Amino acid sequence: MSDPITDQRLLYIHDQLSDEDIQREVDLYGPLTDSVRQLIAATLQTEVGEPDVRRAKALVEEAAAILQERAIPGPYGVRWGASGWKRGWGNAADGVRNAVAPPLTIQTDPDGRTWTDFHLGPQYEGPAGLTHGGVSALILDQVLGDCAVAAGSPGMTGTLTLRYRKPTPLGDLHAEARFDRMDGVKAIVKGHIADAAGICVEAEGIFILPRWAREAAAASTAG
Ligand SMILES: CCCCC/C=C\C/C=C\C/C=C\C/C=C\CCCC(=O)SCCNC(=O)CCNC(=O)[C@H](O)C(C)(C)COP(=O)(O)OP(=O)(O)OC[C@H]1O[C@@H](n2cnc3c(N)ncnc32)[C@H](O)[C@@H]1OP(=O)(O)O
Repeated sequence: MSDPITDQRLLYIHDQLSDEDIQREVDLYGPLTDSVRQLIAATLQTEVGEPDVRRAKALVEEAAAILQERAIPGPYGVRWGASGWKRGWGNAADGVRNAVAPPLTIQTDPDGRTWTDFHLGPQYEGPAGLTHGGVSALILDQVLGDCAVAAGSPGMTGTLTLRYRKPTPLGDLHAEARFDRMDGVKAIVKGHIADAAGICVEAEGIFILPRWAREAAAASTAG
């Protein structure tokens, strides 16, 4: 019987790929992902006639069949190359190979502030013309989580608390996070999403390295 912790650990993969090979993959798959992203928006916005919709559907199915000819059977996982270049390319918020991701390009300043300027298209709509609240949660989970990583305290999200202060428009937005404090094994991070007029959503996250990873880290330092 499969064990969820073992299954999860097996998806953290050190494959020793060189930086050159990883860059080649970025250059190959990045544009494919962008094209699929365009397709998602076009599927939502198109007003062409029925024959064109049917023709587009057949072409999309043909493209899917080409890609499925050789494919991994499940999630992409998180992989590291020889230099330590990390690829969370299946990630729903910032995965290079995930067309569902807006995508986010998350940066960290030397003072630890983690931030991203990003654009949400029509496929992220919740209330009419506005960003879906769950999408805001996705983005804040990722930005706050990356901030915990940058602060040296990576972890799974234990609790994410949001306050939706004013409606979040679609379009150009900004998100940022700051490490607040440690409370035992819990890293507490705070952040927000803002539009040009100010803060729309405030967030506080508690990030906890799972017990199995804490034990593995303790065993490796005990050497
Ligand atoms: C090569 C190895 C790599 C290992 C990597 C492992 C993890 C990932 C690391 C980094 C992630 C990288 C980037 C992050 C970027 C993006 C963020 C997206 C992240 C997500 O999208 S992630 C999906 C949603 N997330 C989950 O799917 C979590 C499911 N859940 C669990 O995996 C466990 O539940 C866990 C780990 C949360 C706790 O498990 P545990 O066994 O370690 O906990 P334990 O009992 O030891 O408690 C220790 C202290 O935490 C307190 N505590 C426990 N649970 C709490 C909770 N929920 N909230 C607040 N406090 C909690 C206790 O009260 C105690 O507190 P105190 O010490 O004060 O008594």
